[in-house]
Amino acid sequence: MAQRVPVSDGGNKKTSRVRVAVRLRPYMSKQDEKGEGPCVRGLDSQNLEIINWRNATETVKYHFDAFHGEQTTQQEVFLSSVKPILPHILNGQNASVFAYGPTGAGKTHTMLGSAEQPGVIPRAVREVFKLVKAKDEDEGWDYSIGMSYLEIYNEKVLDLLSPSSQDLPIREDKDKNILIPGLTHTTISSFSDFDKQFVPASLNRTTASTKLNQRSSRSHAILLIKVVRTQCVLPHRQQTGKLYLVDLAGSEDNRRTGNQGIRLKESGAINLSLFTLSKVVDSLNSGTAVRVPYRDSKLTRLLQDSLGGSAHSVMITNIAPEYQYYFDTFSALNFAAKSKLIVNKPFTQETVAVPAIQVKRAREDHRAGSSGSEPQKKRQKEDKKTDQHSSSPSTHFHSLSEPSVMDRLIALEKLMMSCQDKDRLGMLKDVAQSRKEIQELKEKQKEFESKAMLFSQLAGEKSSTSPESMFKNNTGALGRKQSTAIKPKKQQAVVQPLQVSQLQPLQQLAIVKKQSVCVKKKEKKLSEQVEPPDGKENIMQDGWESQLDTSVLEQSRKKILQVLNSGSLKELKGLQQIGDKKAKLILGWREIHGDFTKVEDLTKVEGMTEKRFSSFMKANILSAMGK
Ligand SMILES: Nc1ncnc2c1ncn2[C@@H]1O[C@H](COP(=O)(O)OP(=O)(O)OP(=O)(O)O)[C@@H](O)[C@H]1O
Repeated sequence: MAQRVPVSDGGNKKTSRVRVAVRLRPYMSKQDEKGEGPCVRGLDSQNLEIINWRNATETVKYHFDAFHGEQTTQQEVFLSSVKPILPHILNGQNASVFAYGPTGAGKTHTMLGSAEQPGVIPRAVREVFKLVKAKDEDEGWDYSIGMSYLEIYNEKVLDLLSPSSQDLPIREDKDKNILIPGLTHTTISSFSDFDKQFVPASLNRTTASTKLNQRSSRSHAILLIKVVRTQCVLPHRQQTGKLYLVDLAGSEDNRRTGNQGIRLKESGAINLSLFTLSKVVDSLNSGTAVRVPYRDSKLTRLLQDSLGGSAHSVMITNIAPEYQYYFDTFSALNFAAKSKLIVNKPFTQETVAVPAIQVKRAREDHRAGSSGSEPQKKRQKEDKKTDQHSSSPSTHFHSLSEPSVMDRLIALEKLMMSCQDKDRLGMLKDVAQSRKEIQELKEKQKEFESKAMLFSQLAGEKSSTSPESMFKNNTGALGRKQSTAIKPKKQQAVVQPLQVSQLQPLQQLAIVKKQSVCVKKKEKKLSEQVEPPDGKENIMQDGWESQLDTSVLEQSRKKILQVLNSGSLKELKGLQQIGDKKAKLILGWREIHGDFTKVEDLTKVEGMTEKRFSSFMKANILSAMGK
């Protein structure tokens, strides 16, 4: 078996970085029915900026290894991002080039192109032939070039050169080379030979129409070009260099694509593998991960020996400029730039001294269109606020009466965005600390609220201390809206409404226990009455659900369902009895199957037995009650 040659880098691990380029496709008016104009634009050959959704008076500036603007030609993309890595293939090293990005942002255009504007794939193959031809025979090596072409569809590896074949296995040999037994590998002697094989095979690729792209790629298409060089003289050493050229399926938001049924399932598999790819790239580029999670998807497993390690890897992130792509673009950029320099430049007065690169941008640029997309509406709202109060970017947090904590948090986040990797860890710790402080304050507030509610129930109208005033005094600390729970309709379990539309930790549901428990305590002193209830054990016994008001149960179940369906990894881990592994399994399930329709669907997740499920429900509902 031919050997792969490790890259000699003098002990410097930099070779494992994935080079990141971003390509912005031209603005298309047909993709912008509202005529809102672009929301992202290039600044120079390495930088671009996008309107910041969190505060529309700001833009976020991203820095990449390369930025290809709307006018960049196919040849320029090839010359700057791909051509430089190709000579390594002839020296027995591996490489990969992959196009990442939302559906309809130009991945296929970049990788495949058209007859008039050929993309990376035809150009790279031509170049490999050219390089081999240019090799001096006196060097004493013979070269042979071969190709394989496959797609990963719904986590199945399918041979595009032999479309009737079934799902193929991925194996690793003792030298850590990734192999696919059974995959067709054809020797090619010229570019036209390649073309003859490649063009019909491309038609076998799975594509379908979605709302966002008439001909959307539903699979990851992977072209493998293998160059084997053999020494002409004894001992006839052989070296193999592999080049993977990958046109990834689009990352997509099913709410926008309108995907259902089979499309939804495909999309789950696509998003899951792209999520794993993002983790792999992030691990490689941040250099902090102990374990790069290659094995978590077929795509990354297959690319393992050509992505990171000693391989030369380039990711071209394709983005689209129209507002309808805003969130896809924002998340694609964040994926691509996680370990890059990000600079945040506000238009209004700054509250913290941030070492920011100046980005002058006329405000009028951002005001095009009137109704429009979410970021724009937000922008208008924020602009209004800014006009009135000349506010800082933290305006939307001003309702909190602990501004020092919030300001610190915001300042840290800003600093994080403008600092280098090595500082990020420390910053993250500080942010976590600030978040903890906020959480503690929230818990204190919750405690006060529960006490106030009990107080209100027990002291009734005669009480000289109005519960409302207690709420006002104490809720001010975290800017919570005044709770309606102070006047429960029934003297039964009551769930306080949530203060914001976003996900709330379940722990913030304050529940007043049933009247039967309260009544027993009526004769006790007021101070005792607001202590944790003695009847705790009653509720903890089996049949605990029957002791709670059905509307409370229903609301708690709804909150749990909400976290299951839209919670981040961290939010899922915030649930009782959900650790890292379970949270990931839930995320994975969600990616593949879509939303949980009811909480009981959780039993479909691996390892979640009926027994575990009921214990999970009990723990979460009771913990939300503070039991
Ligand atoms: N740089 C570009 N210049 C001109 N046209 C482009 C460019 N990038 C993309 N397009 C056009 O935009 C449309 C969508 O591009 P493309 O099909 O390549 O997107 P995609 O990211 O591969 O989508 P999917 O993931 O759904 O397959 C196509 O009509 C394509 O020709």
